[in-house]
Amino acid sequence: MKIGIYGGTFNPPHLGHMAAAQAAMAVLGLDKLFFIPAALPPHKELPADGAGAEHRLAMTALMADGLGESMGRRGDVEALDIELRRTGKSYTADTLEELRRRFPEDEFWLLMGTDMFLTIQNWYEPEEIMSLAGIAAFARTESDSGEMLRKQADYLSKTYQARVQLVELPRITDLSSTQMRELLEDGQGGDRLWPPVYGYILRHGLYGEHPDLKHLNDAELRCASYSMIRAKRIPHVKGTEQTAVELAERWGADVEKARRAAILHDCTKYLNMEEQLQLCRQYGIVLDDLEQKSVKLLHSKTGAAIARDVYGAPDDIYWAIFWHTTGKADMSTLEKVLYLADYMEPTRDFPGVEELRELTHRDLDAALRLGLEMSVEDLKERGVPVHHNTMEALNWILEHGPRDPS
Ligand SMILES: Nc1ncnc2c1ncn2[C@@H]1O[C@H](COP(=O)(O)OP(=O)(O)OP(=O)(O)O)[C@@H](O)[C@H]1O
Ligand SMILES: O=C(O)c1ccc[n+]([C@@H]2O[C@H](COP(=O)([O-])O)[C@@H](O)[C@H]2O)c1
Repeated sequence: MKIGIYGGTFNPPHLGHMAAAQAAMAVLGLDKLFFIPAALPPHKELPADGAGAEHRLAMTALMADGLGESMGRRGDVEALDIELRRTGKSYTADTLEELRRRFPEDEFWLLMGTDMFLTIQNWYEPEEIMSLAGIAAFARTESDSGEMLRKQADYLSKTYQARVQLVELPRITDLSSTQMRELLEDGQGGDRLWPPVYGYILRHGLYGEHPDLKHLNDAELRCASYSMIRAKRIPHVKGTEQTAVELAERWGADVEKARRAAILHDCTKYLNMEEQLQLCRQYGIVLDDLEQKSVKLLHSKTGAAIARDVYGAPDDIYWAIFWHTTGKADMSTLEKVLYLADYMEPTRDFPGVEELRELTHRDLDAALRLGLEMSVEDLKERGVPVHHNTMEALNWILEHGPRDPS
């Protein structure tokens, strides 16, 4: 296996890191790529206005997840915490030795930009580094000449018998973490970060960003929400937003509320059972027997609580999110809109979804009835217990809604 190792302070990780990593992964034909945030960079002071190591690791993990997903390489790109678990300076030689023990048979490539490439001979134990890994270098700015890089490649090959590969980037992203911190301090630069990384910065008030989370604009709210979930779920959340807006326009619900409910509806989806139960205790959410055993039924309730408590969602958004998984008897239009948007947004693909989509434009209650019937049937087929709120939603619509969904 060919493994790329991309170390950095990642304070914060930005689109320059992401673009270079993507190109290197393709050019070198890497099977895996590890981003490794340094705990204590050996060669530079950590800035006083920077983020702590755990935050840098969390942001790097969001970037890694996003890069793997956007390249169609889910699981092949990871952030490793090995330097955070060591004390003292984060020497690359030590990291490579540890990785060699973990991956005795594999081929390592150390990825770096011009600044690091031109100084690697001054690092701790350069012979060891270059015996353990090939060096893949890329330009950081347009002024980094190919001639300069080639000269250094020759020098390293002659002096250390290094294997060096110069990676031509399709487009140079002239950006540094230092510039990013300055931009963020001025309330700018969010567009030069992978959106979940920017959302993480907003949520944690890093780099002088202290937004009022209860009054984020739609773009900021998206970033904050995406920073709480895995990248693979983002297309679903985007699809739900788009569909919820269309349905709200069609059926006269508040469009902006439908949008914000959709953006936040799955924000706690990736919390585990213990974390879900902790939030339920914190927010006084009472669970029935089925809910206490079924983690899938909890994210709608905890998501609603976070939407209200952290992001200032009003009651109608709270309830739309609260009921989006099970439904309930006598739902409001906004609740129906989110329930159906989540069920049949464009990335959903199951038998009957086209019929359901078509029906949502003709008759919202008929679509709700069909959606509930399909959902109950699917749960029964898979042997999953159906929550009583779903049965009550279906019975209510059978009693009060259209007789025939066709
Ligand atoms: N825009 C970029 N394009 C290509 N490579 C980059 C870019 N920015 C950083 N790198 C490379 O990424 C690695 C890690 O860099 P680091 O996390 O320190 O970010 P940085 O932007 O260089 O930060 P700083 O502003 O503190 O120097 C280094 O090898 C660096 O050369
Ligand atoms: O090991 C060394 O002596 C050494 C000296 C300078 C830089 N490095 C590594 O190079 C990577 C890029 O550094 P930085 O601080 O520019 O992000 C990071 O993983 C550092 O630990 C390593």
